Amino acid sequence: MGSVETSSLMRDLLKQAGGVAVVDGGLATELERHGADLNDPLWSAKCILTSPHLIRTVHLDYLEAGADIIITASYQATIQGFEAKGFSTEESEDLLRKSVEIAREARDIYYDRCTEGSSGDSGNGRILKRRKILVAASVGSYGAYLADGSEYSGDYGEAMTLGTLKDFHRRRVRVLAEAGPDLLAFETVPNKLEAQAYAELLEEENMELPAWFSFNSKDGVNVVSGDSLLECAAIAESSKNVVAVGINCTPPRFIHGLLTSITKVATKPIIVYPNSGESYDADRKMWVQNTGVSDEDFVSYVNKWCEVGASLVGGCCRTTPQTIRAIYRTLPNRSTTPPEQ
Ligand code: MET
Ligand SMILES: [Zn+2]
Repeated sequence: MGSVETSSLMRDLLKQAGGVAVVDGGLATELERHGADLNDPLWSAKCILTSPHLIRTVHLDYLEAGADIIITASYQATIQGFEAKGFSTEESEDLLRKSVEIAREARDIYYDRCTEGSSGDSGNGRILKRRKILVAASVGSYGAYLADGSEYSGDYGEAMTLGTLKDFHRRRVRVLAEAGPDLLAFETVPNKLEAQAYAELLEEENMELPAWFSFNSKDGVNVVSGDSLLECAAIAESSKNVVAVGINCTPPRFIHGLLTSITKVATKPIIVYPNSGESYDADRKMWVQNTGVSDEDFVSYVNKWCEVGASLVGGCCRTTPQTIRAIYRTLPNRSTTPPEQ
């Protein structure tokens, strides 16, 4: 697949969606809402071991809420993390692959439901509409693997190098890519060094799979480490694999400003999937309220974000299928489009 075909993946998706595609919502926090205990260094990836059926259910819930893209449970799944739990390298790689298989299975089941059930928006609010659905294999940062909240500080210490980050991610990215997702989702990227590592890795490995780079911010100006968002977005912009660049797991109140800033350097589609506006307290291992906005407030911003350039919109931590359904409904081209069968 060359770069031409790579970019057509996104172009076709956006065209089908009427200009704006819907990304799913929080996976980990939704698994917790269903009773999973994620207090573990593997976080949501623990469910790949303990409750794959639950991951599949959550993927299906998001598809039925209108998501065009589902993100796998591999955010905090790493070979190193599984090995630390006593798994062999081979078993660890199988677990990575499994995260992609679960999402692909969910998509197949969803398509079956579209065929069996009534089409379009069925009585109980489920959206059963056959459409192109993409499986994005999540790659969380090195900080996510550390499981100490450093994906929200972006501080890996002075000693961290580009080479170490590339080596950390190399095999993991390759295994995920070969498991058959439609694209790779480099999410919650906390600093410039890691963005650079991902870009070089994709290049060095001659990776043919498309990818998105999504950064997080806690001040509405820079990425969480304090590195320049413009410099980070420029790295994404110049990588030939990258088909979308944007922001995730960031409070909704910062999104408008951040998007405006990204449009200065990005010509590629812009993706945004904020969290609910609460913030994560790494010491207490819990989400705490600050100026959280309700689902309703969050969704009322969506069309404004699209006006300033977002073309893929969803939710991150603490958002639910309800949030995603509301996003789908608020997009003018979605709620009114007759079901395609
Ligand atoms: N895709 C991941 C999830 O929803 C992103 C987490 S951001 C800390 O679980
Ligand atoms: Zn998040």
